Amino acid sequence: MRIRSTTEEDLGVFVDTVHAAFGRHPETPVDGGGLWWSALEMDRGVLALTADGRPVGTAAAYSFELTLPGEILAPVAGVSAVGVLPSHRRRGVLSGMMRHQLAEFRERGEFLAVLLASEATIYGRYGYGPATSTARLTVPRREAALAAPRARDAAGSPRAGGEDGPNDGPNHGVDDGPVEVLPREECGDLLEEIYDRYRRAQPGALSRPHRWWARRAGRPPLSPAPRYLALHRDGAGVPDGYASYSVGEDRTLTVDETIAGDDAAHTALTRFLLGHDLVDRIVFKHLPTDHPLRWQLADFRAGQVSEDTDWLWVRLLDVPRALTARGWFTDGALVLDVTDPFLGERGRHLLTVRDGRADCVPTDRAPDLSLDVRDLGSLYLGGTAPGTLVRAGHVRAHHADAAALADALFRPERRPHCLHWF
Ligand SMILES: CC(=O)SCCNC(=O)CCNC(=O)[C@H](O)C(C)(C)COP(=O)(O)OP(=O)(O)OC[C@H]1O[C@@H](n2cnc3c(N)ncnc32)[C@H](O)[C@@H]1OP(=O)(O)O
Repeated sequence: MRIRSTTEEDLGVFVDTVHAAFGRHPETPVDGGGLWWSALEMDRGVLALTADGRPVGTAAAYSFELTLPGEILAPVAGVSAVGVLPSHRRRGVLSGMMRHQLAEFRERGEFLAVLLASEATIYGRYGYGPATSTARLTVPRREAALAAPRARDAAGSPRAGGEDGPNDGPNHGVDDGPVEVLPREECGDLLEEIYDRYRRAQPGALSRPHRWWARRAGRPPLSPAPRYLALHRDGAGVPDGYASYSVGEDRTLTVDETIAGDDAAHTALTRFLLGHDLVDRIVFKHLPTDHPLRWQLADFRAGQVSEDTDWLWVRLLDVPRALTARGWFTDGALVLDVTDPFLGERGRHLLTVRDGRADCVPTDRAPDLSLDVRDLGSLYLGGTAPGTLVRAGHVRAHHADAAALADALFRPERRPHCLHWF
């Protein structure tokens, strides 16, 4: 078995091989729009070949930016299109490609890799841990009323549209700013601009490089699949949020994603979607599990959460660099003993946080926590508390206060969330 990096000339072979590994025939190209593979960066791919040169395995990587806690942007390798032909499985082809890829990421100076896993049992052994989660919320149209906001202004009066205001359904008199409906084709660069502003402020979000938008690669609203866009404007008329949606034959309105600069724009778009006529239910894909929408519904039980699942998996390639790159919100110090079984590495690090930034140096002090690099990947963005993995038996706490100390230190200002598909 030979594993090598790819070039532009390998595009056809790469795409054919990954389709065969997934058992899917390639889709028909769409006029005026690309397919997922049109965003591939062929100087970052990997091919596994048999001794006689037949391709049997693929792995791709995209160059993204990941927003870390503290709104810090870090370059990351986004691993995708991983596949091994059904005829060549369980012979170590994937392990060989993963080793090749991780070495190449380090050569490029990358200290983080991320992926979306087709199965949750594959990537832990390579040092990746589930770091963000996402869920689907279904709201029956007839139970879609939003509660009047209960927050009061400084004088103690209900805010505009508040509890003394009318509450006669989803549009209970609140002026949230105008929402306009546009076919996807008429949105120009607006979606790209709105998404880019949003992802810079959202921990766990990934950049969508311009080539994805230009080639219409990925899933809606990037792909050429027919969609309507609800576009929200702020008080000055500047577009500050969108929702991409479609209505199916079964009278289900499915929202691919709602992207908004602030909660007011998000609420206005939600109100618009919940008020759509001639639908029986509204399905929000990709909501963060702690999203306020359930609290906004007049009937708390009207929103049914399903498909609550892992989304972004994170792999640290340089522990001190990764820990010093993110922002921190509580001062403190912690000694972490980190093992990386796949790469055969181990390091003991003294992490010291002062005024939002961390210092991370080698130490021989007694550890507070001992953990596998995959578990550090799960903690890194703040989506999982260290104490949870201590209780699960995966992270070892060396003294009674260690878990609480680590929970306080790793606690994020805002929970991470990612909805980019790649
Ligand atoms: C980021 C993405 O692209 S996700 C998409 C992943 N691809 C797919 O799901 C497509 C269909 N599946 C495949 O192509 C292959 O089965 C792959 C890529 C998942 C695995 O490739 P293989 O070459 O068979 O893996 P390899 O032989 O290197 O396995 C290494 C280890 O992982 C285990 N493993 C591999 N796949 C799986 C799996 N799906 N579930 C559980 N364990 C697995 C093997 O048993 C082996 O364990 P061991 O070291 O204890 O013996």
